[in-house]
Amino acid sequence: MEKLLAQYDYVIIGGGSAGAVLASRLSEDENCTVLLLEAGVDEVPLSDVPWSYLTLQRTYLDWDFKTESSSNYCLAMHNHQCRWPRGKVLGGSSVLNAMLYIRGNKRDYDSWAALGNVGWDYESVLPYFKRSEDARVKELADSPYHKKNGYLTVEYFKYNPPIADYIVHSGEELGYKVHDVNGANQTGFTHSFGTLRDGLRCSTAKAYLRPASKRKNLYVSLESFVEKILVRKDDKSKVAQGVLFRKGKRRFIVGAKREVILSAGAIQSPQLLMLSGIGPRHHLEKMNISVVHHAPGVGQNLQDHVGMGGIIYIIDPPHSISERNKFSMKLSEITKLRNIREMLWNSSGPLYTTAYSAGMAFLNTKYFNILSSCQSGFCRSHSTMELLHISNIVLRNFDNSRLTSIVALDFTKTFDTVNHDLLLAELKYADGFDYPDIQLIFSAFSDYGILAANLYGVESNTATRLYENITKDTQAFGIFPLLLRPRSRGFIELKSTDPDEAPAIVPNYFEDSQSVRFMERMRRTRLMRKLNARSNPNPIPGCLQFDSSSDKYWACYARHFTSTIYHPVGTCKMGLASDCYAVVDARLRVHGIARLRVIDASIMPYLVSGNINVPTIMIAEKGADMIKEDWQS
Ligand SMILES: Cc1cc2nc3c(=O)[nH]c(=O)nc-3n(C[C@H](O)[C@H](O)[C@H](O)COP(=O)(O)OP(=O)(O)OC[C@H]3O[C@@H](n4cnc5c(N)ncnc54)[C@H](O)[C@@H]3O)c2cc1C
Repeated sequence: MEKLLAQYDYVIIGGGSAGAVLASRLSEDENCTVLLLEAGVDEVPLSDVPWSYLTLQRTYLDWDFKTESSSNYCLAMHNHQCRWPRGKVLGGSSVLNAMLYIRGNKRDYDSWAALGNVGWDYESVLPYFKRSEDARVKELADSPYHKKNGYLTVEYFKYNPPIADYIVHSGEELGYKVHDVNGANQTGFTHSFGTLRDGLRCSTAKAYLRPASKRKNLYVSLESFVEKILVRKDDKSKVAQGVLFRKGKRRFIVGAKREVILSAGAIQSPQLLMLSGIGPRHHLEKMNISVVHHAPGVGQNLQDHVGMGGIIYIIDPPHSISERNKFSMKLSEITKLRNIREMLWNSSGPLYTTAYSAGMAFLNTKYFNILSSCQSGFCRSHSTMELLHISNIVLRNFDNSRLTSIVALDFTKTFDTVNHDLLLAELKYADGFDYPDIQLIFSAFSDYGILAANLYGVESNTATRLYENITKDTQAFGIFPLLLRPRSRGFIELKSTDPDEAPAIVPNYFEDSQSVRFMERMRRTRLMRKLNARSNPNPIPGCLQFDSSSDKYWACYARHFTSTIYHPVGTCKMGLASDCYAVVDARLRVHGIARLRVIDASIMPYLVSGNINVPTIMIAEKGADMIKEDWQS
């Protein structure tokens, strides 16, 4: 951007997954001006390469946040803190992410609507998923759930070693469908597809901003860090006027004729609101920030997909495979010169894959026991109240037997408080089995301790002992189980009034062992037996007192090697004004402040059952439409 104007129609804060979509869609109207302020720099060519996923974190493209130290989770990590990377770059976290294309479950959106958020049920949001998409996967060509010619290209990962097929087909052997998990039903296995174009990353900067870059009414200012949203307050109203931002060593004020749109993500959107005096009164007063607007929900309701990291299964590749050393990948081999040449000369090879693209599964474990004991049709005839009663039985069982399980903790924590609607929605659909509670993400290589230490921040002693005798030549695959709808709630709070200082991130994680037991079932399939799949024999230090096949061991493991694929949401929750924790209304306008919207992952009232980049893009597509409608009328 060459010259800064005094004001623009729209000022968008943050050019990430949501902000890039908004800037592109709003500037389609050439009669209005749009300023996009992004704290980071432009994308770099390396971030296009899928395998670079493992190298982008902890660079200048990453905000590199950490959770607050805890005595309940992240216990194997340095200082008991888990790392939370976030993109500090045009395209935001869509430049750092693992590119997996998942929309979540239909019921997720229906449960948003059930809170009073008109227009957010599945039928209403599906057109926005489709609008964004350019599906280049052959099997999706005739699907009513997909579309071609949108901005965001969707493809299979161009490279996957043979183990990926074994993983997906062993799921089939267990009776699961291998199908489009973004289509009619979610439960089942799938080969992974991603936000990819010609095999390379398709971030929202690439998808939405590059095609709009010639527009004269779109202004993008990089390395522009917003420090405050300016709100005019008098006896009658509070109206957002513009923002204060820093570029280099200079500070600028810029006005918004129509609206300020906050899209700084689930950590920094609430941080910036609080720095601007919009947040819980007691917290702002404690921080000596003058209260512009008391909004108790800002920073609250933090949810994330928590999981267990570092789980690997060692295998013996079949003798029939000619290139046995390529059956599953060896981490140390992937960046070898021959693979770089393969990419540059032939546009193929292992650099076209990521750590997490060897297949995926969505499974319902939570209701499995009660429902599998139901005789045919019996459960289906239950009324909602009866199902609620069943859930109480589940609750009591979990309470008594496995208090360390996240399912139990989650249920007990919120059952009596806020989450009845979601629970009812879940129970209503539980007997259909298509409301999975666990996602398994598979990787086609062995971590022999390198990733644990370097990526997740596991203490090097622990990493060494956990992967003892597992070398870079060990053939293995990894499984990453995630809890899809955790009921634990955390929060974001300011630690300082200095905008450069990261806020406190307290996710309140717990964990579940169901999915690991599922993995044991999978290990016994014919296909996996062929590979002699066996779990890592080394127990994790810190849990040696437990038998490594017991629930107690896995609960302990989860508290130690707590892991996430970085899906924080909910910190500027969407809801009715009567819900004092709702920050924005169903048109994403901040309650109590005119001309200010929040549009990013933070508005999700409940976490969706799957990866959240594409749901965030959907939110921005819908948000852009609502803004256009509101200013037309
Ligand atoms: C490592 C990683 C892997 C992931 N893998 C997947 C995956 O495979 N599939 C999937 O669906 N999801 C994945 N996700 C999640 C998904 O990418 C994010 O949830 C999504 O990108 C969030 O979008 P957002 O617009 O809310 O925030 P972001 O995309 O993070 O955008 C926020 C933007 O605001 C900017 N910003 C922040 N503060 C300011 C300020 N004060 N002034 C100016 N600019 C500011 C930031 O620099 C950033 O560009 C992953 C996330 C990470 C971090």
